[in-house]
Amino acid sequence: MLKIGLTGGIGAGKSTVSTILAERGAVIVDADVIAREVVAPGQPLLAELAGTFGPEVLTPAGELDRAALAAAAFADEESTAVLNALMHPAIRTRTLEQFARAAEADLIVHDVALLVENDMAPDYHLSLLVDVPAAVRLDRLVRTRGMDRADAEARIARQATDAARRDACDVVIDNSGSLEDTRRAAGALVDERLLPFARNLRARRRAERPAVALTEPGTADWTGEARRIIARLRRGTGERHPIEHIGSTAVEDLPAKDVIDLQLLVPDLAAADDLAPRLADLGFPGGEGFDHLGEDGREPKRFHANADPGRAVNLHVRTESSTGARFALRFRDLLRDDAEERRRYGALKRRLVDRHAGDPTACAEAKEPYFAQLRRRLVPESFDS
Ligand SMILES: CC(C)(COP(=O)(O)OP(=O)(O)OC[C@H]1O[C@@H](n2cnc3c(N)ncnc32)[C@H](O)[C@@H]1O)[C@@H](O)C(=O)NCCC(=O)NCCS
Ligand SMILES: Nc1ncnc2c1ncn2[C@@H]1O[C@H](COP(=O)(O)OP(=O)(O)OP(=O)(O)O)[C@@H](O)[C@H]1O
Repeated sequence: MLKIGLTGGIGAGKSTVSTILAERGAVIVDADVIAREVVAPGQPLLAELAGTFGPEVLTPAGELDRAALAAAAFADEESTAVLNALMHPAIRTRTLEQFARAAEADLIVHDVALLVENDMAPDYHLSLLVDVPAAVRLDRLVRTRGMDRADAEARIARQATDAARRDACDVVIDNSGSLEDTRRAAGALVDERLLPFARNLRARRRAERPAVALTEPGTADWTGEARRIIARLRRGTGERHPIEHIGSTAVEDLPAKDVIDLQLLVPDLAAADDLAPRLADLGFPGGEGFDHLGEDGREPKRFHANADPGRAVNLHVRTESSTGARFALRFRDLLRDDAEERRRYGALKRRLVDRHAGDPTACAEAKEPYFAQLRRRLVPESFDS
């Protein structure tokens, strides 16, 4: 089951996008709907809300007066925190039940306004942001939905900023233009990325990779993408393993294949093998791999690559004591610190990609002499004996 987190500030168009995803077969778990269910008449939470915020948050019939609760709860930060502390545990329990019930679905979308506020983005295979600047959202809420301006402003002030949401989410759907544009973008996202990703995940299969080509530096936010993917992998593996961004995409000002390389460290290969099914569940099916250690041998590691056709990631699972692990970090740091080495390596990459376009194996082999001399320089201890 591919788990997607969908978020956006109030009035961004989450419902609009989740409807498009549902039309293409996604199961939707809607946090706002769950938030209504847990305060239905007879639920213990209703009495707790009245006890905390006063009897005026109930109607004469004993139901929740939503406008009265909103006025009390969004008045200041402390009140919103009190509301959240009361409601979020009940919402969480019911959400887990709904996820469990949908276990057989290929694609499940969790529509949740407070995904960034509650640091939930790393819980999903992918997080989607419906992005509209706060000023436009406010205007839409007041004009098309007839919402009270002060209420809308108060909720916006209690939520994350637009910049914080962009920083936390993997994919941005811009809904500041026409609904037609948003429908097209969301439809293409499902057809070209989410559904193939879900199929790959189920089959524990890697996504196909495009032919070798170099991306010039500054055209992609590799640092931000790596940070989000590392957070997801760390959380998904119990925060137990160091994970670092390595390779050319971890170095500013260097052309690179548009593949993010990550290194996850384990105490030994048995631990790597124990971790493999979990990594596959997270969208990183695995296999065998070796690091070339020069003339005198090769060092085993485990190699995982991801199932998402929209973002290529290699995950090198290496043992903490391995030469390969040390080399990866020292090589990255050398390139970060030494502009001359960076220039030399960039020029070599450009030459080899031109010469071996379409043949990644030949390209990697042609780089070997360069790497052989670097290994002697960067991990000399592994050659002493
Ligand atoms: C205060 C309540 C009764 C007001 O009800 P109302 O019908 O006016 O709003 P509704 O529930 O449809 O929410 C609309 C939007 O308000 C915003 N919002 C709701 N709760 C919060 C909150 N605690 N903090 C910030 N924004 C919120 C979200 O953008 C949400 O999509 C209701 O919002 C509520 O119970 N909120 C607490 C539960 C919650 O945190 N829900 C957010 C998703 S987990
Ligand atoms: N591209 C658009 N152009 C104009 N209006 C839009 C657009 N997308 C959504 N709207 C309108 O903006 C309002 C908010 O949209 P929607 O209800 O989908 O947002 P939401 O994020 O689900 O809201 P909430 O945060 O309240 O749950 C609605 O009135 C909707 O019709």
